[in-house]
Amino acid sequence: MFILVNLKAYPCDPIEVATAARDVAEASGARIAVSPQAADIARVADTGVETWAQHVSPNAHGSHTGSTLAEAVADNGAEGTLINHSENRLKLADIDGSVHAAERTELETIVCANNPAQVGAAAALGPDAVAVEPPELIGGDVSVSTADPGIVEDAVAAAEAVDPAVDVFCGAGVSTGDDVVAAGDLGAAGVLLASGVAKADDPKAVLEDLVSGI
Ligand SMILES: O=C(CO)COP(=O)(O)O
Repeated sequence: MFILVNLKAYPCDPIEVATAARDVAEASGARIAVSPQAADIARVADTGVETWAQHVSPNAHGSHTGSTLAEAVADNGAEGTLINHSENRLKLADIDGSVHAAERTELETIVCANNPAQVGAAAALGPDAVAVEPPELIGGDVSVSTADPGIVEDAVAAAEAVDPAVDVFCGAGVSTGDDVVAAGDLGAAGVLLASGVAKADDPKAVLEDLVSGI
């Protein structure tokens, strides 16, 4: 199971989380990545933790003020990128463009979706993975794998029907090792989570629990 910690725009210390994630990944052998604000990518990557962008623009170099270029995040140490997160929704053509921009720079891609139908559509765009995150469960205390296990199973089936090579992740409310195990039992290849780590008093202790059942 791959554990991707999305720091969103939470007021946590990205270096504290990155250092903890690096150490827990090294000690456990689990794959853990941290996805900070774009401005923090270089210093997070410098810790040695696997680093992901939260978004890349569909653009290449040119007159595109405010863009976050795939080239820029890759040059600053990112190895992958989220695309179309529930809190940063894109038009279909822009999701396609962002996936191509990421491929151009050899960034791994996870396209986020609200439900299994969107998962199928996202899988058709050829990312490395898709993630189902029910918006109503994001930021809550109950894991998607407990609150709505059917949506994870349906997302896995939807992606499989379109392209069996596309992995499926799930996210929303994930905060414990039991949540990670439950997600894996439903067919997920990994989890996306945010508040469980970013808002924790002791992010390292949460990360140690998250990998405990892998
Ligand atoms: O949106 C998410 C990860 O990208 C999930 O957020 P929470 O873990 O805070 O529910």
